[in-house]
Amino acid sequence: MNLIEIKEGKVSLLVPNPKDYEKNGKFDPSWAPVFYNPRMKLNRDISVLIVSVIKPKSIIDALSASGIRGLRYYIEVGGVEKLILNDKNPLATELIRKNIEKNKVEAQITTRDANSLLYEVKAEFVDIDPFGSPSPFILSSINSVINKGYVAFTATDLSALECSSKSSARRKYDLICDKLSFSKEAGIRGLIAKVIRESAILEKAAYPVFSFYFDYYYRVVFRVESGAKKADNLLSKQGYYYECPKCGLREASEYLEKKKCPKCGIDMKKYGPAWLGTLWEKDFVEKMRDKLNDFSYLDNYFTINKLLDIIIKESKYDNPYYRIDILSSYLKRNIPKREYIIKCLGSASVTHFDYRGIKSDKGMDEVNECIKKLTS
Ligand SMILES: C[S@@+](CC[C@H](N)C(=O)[O-])C[C@H]1O[C@@H](n2cnc3c(N)ncnc32)[C@H](O)[C@@H]1O
Ligand SMILES: [Zn+2]
Repeated sequence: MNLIEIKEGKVSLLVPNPKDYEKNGKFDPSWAPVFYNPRMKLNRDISVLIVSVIKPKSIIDALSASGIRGLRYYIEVGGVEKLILNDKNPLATELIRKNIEKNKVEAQITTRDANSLLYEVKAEFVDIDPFGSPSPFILSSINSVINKGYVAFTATDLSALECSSKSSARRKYDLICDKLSFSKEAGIRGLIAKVIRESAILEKAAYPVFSFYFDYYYRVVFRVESGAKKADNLLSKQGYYYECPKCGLREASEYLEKKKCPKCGIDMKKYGPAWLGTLWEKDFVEKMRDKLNDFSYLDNYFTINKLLDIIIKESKYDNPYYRIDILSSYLKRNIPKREYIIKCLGSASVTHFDYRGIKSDKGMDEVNECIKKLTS
């Protein structure tokens, strides 16, 4: 394997030379013998920030590939006493060995199936960054995290989570669903609900502390606490969203029902089981905000700053976002600017999920009134 050296954050990393694996001038990171995707840099940058808030003494990077995540946590956050970098691909662990030597990092390297490893070792922070769905690794990672420790999942299978593919939504996440106008937020809530149910099996409660959508993936971080009662409490905050495909009216309910729109009388679309609670723990996000100053060297510093700004604003609202363009089209009106709608509603904000959306604690009728007022 021909290697090239790249720099990410404060780590110098050897990765396979993309030139060697190009097909017709194109390159996909999955074509190389060891995976490294520069498009995931923002995911890793934010994860470094998150780990700096958690300050874990032990970390398992269970699907490590080049070792980049674990290396960055060790070097850029510090205070890590036990670092396990694992990948079932022996070419990956051979490369990880080179990369830890290069960066003078002390780590245990294992070439194991992540699931069997995670039933044998424990850590304060467990990172699951798979190809596609994290579902096959949820139970084992929750098992592996110590009480009050944290686990983070990446999911790139948005077609399942957003319910573009109903059958994979059902298979991977137990979802009975249709694609809703706020599918980007529904998807992350479907993933969170799945993690909460899997944790409940182990009598653990997985509290979502930070979630975001970017580019083509979700990243969700949970604090995991032991206790059957706590797990029951979280389970009771799952439910189903309903949305009318004609007027946009939405409802949420604990149960799966065949609902008709009270205005139009037609079948409503549905999505669930989904987490209906908050996506962000206020305290956690504020700590991220404070810590960000330590990471002004990151290429994505300004993007993260902006993302956190928006998330702090939208975290006041648990209701899924409204698509202003879609509601305007139902009303046969022009699309008013988001800022004007937000001002008109009084309590509302932009959302990072969709530049066409707004979040608010107001009902659809009030949003519609504002659209009408602004386009009359
Ligand atoms: C998306 S890549 C990880 C990327 C890496 N975390 C990063 O940020 O660059 C997923 C990795 O998981 C490994 N993998 C897939 N299934 C696995 C399993 N069951 N046990 C251990 N490793 C596995 C693959 O070999 C691959 O290297
Ligand atoms: Zn309707």
